[in-house]
Amino acid sequence: MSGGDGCQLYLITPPALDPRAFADPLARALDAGDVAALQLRLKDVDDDALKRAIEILMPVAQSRGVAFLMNDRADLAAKMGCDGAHIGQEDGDPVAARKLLGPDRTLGITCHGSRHLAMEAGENGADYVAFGAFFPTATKQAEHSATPDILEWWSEMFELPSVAIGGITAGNCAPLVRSGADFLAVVGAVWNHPDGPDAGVRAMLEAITAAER
Ligand SMILES: Cc1ncc(COP(=O)(O)OP(=O)(O)O)c(N)n1
Ligand SMILES: Cc1nc(C(=O)O)sc1CCOP(=O)(O)O
Ligand SMILES: [Mg+2]
Repeated sequence: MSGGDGCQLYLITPPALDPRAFADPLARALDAGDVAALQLRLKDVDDDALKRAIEILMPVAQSRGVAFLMNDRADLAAKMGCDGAHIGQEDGDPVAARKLLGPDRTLGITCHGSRHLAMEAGENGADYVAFGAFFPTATKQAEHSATPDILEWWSEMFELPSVAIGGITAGNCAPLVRSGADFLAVVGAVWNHPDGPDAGVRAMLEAITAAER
């Protein structure tokens, strides 16, 4: 996963899903437009269920050229052949995660709204740094917040891509795009879109394109 010229869409799965039932809506969402990455984010699920979800959903993403990242678990990402892992500040040592993933898989690290955490993440081998939450989110209890100036500062200072996350929608994403976010990570904007996930992907991509004009 590398930052390109423009801002790209990074999709995260809904908090709860049945992998077999979810494969079809996922395929339709990914076929609706250019999605750079999909993160499997399931909480309070045992390893067997996570492995089953990976086995079913990873081919849906990878067959479409969409990078498949595992939330929280660099060990499982490496074992199962995922394209990478996203870890937070409470998810273990990033250096150990990088060791598990090897040099070629993507490692993303949550940095909240902290310049210090972002620079530390870069030094510890992150392939991208994630800032958030930028807006109120119903997807999780977000305990940290970020403002667009951190995206601007980061993109001026460093080459490493940045991800913006937290309550992002087609209606509010323009300042993040204009501040230099390389990726916008979303859950609700796509999976809770009133016209379906495919409409959610299209709306996000149209909003990103409009903000870049
Ligand atoms: C792209 C991206 N950014 C941030 C997060 C949040 O990670 P974390 O702080 O570990 O919180 P949980 O997702 O584990 O609840 C993320 N998952 N993805
Ligand atoms: C998983 C996650 N991490 C966040 C952070 O701030 O680190 S906000 C968030 C939820 C993102 O979902 P939605 O797009 O529905 O707001
Ligand atoms: Mg985590």
